[in-house]
Amino acid sequence: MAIGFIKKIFSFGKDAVEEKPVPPQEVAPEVREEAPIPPSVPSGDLPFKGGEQRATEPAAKGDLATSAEESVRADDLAASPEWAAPESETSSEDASESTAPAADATVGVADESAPPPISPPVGEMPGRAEGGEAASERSALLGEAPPPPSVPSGHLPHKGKEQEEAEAAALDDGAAAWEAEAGAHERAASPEAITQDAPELAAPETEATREAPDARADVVANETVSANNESAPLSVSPLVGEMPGRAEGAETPGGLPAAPAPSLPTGFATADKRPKEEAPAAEPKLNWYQRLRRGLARTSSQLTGQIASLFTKRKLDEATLQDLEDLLIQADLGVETAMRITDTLASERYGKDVSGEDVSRIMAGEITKVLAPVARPLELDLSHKPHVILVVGVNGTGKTTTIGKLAAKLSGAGLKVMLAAGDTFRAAAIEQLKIWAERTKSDIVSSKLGADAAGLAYEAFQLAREKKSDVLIIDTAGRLQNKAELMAELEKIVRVLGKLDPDAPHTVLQTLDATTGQNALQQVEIFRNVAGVSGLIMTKLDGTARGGILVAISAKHKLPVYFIGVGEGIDDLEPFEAKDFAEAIAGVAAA
Ligand SMILES: Nc1nc2c(ncn2[C@@H]2O[C@H](COP(=O)(O)OP(=O)(O)OP(=O)(O)O)[C@@H](O)[C@H]2O)c(=O)[nH]1
Repeated sequence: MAIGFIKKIFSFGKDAVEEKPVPPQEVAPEVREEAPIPPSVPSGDLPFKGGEQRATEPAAKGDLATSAEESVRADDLAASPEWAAPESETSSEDASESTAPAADATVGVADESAPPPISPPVGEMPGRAEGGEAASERSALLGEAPPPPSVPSGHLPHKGKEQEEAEAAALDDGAAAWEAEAGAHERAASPEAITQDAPELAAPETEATREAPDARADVVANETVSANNESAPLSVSPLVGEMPGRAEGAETPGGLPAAPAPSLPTGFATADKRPKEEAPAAEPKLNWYQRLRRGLARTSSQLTGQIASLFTKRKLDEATLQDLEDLLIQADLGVETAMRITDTLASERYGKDVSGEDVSRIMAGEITKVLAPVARPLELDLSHKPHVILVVGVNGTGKTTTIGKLAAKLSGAGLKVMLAAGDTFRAAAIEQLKIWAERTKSDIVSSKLGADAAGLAYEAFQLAREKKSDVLIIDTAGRLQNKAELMAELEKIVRVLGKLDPDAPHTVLQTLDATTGQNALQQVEIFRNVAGVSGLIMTKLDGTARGGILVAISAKHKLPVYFIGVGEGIDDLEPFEAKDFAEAIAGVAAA
């Protein structure tokens, strides 16, 4: 039997060589196409997984997208304005007259309605030539290279023994290729990757599109915004056991029959001494306060460490007070607060022994005094229908994410919320806001990339009135590096809103990234002058935050600080509490 089996192996290999002139590396892609694909990408809290990301997914997946469904999806994407070539002046004008429901929403709608593509079992694939056409059509649309001509179409339906042999041999290659794909897929999850991987998808801004006068906004009711983008599986491959000629466990990855496990005689026992890989323990989810403390730990541990070494066996004198003041200024707390702390310390302990804990306690107290007056709730005047909130800030400081979190709180409390995608510079920002609108059951007003943001804000205000929304939150683009343009745009937005209601916008919120330090002080100066900022939200306090700057900003500008961002999730926005924040910075244990 053993000889017969060896013969069989030899003759298999021989047949394969004789009957199959295609070299193994040309067969490998076929196997990769059939390799199991995970049913969905973990969504986590990643806010963007819009149509554009999925436009890059097929590109990253390369030859995986051969089914008719994917071809349809490619058509849909190509038809969507975000993916279209930059607008010409004429097309921009046409768009400005359009009052039809948002054309850009078709991305989501098409995605939503498309049934999850299911790959037919291998061997039943109807005419791979069709799939090949679909793939090449899609390739043409997305500018991809066509599949290598060496992969014969129609090869799969007649899957003979030699192909199974080749598949088995290429299984390892397939697995490696899958890992590479998974990497590409992960990269495609970030909007940055979208533009890096497929720059043609990020329609560049043109003069014509920027200047589009009074671009008519498209209202998209929340139910039409792309849904379930994250959950739609890309395709489902048949289970191993269902693959023709592939009984589970029948073969080793090398293509040889699996050897039966030997049974040991009595008196023996099997011992596997190989180290077992232990799954890493899942990190426990911290609550917001723990995340705040962890975020501020760098500031506080650095500060408390330096203070402790400053006050070792030293009576409080002028020189020590000066050194302490320098340390506090270096921690971004600002000259004013640093002096408050040193003055209080001097009045309590001058000429006496001072411990690091004494200093931390006094520091926490003085910081609380600075922050308490600015820790205020965001007041909504609901006699305005809607109360208009304009959100401003440098790009990347968390405007869009914060809008989503605010919308979640408000709509969760039963208020009717409308969002306006006024960051018309970035396709990803529009998509991101649409997803937040869907998640928070808010209405959304969006326009095309490059449309006039002030026109959109005006339009949104009118529509929010018509729809009797309680709150309208308007997102804006932030570009500090281009101040003149930024000022002009923000001023124009404020001006046009004022035409509909002299008190509007009723709140101008600025987001500040807690990891930026001193630069945030400057940002408040600029946006306050340009847009009349009336309150602040500090984001990313769960990161390696430099929270001291909020103390300096509060001391200088005395603007209300409504909330703090402590994560990327929908619930990671907390009302600002002066004492919590002060104790976290000073490294004082919570009472
Ligand atoms: N860790 C953490 N990340 C946050 C927080 N708020 C926002 N982010 C992340 O910061 C990044 C930028 O946030 P966005 O909301 O896109 O910022 P933006 O100001 O709208 O950016 P532009 O649209 O470029 O102007 C995203 O990856 C967010 O998930 C926060 O409180 N904590």
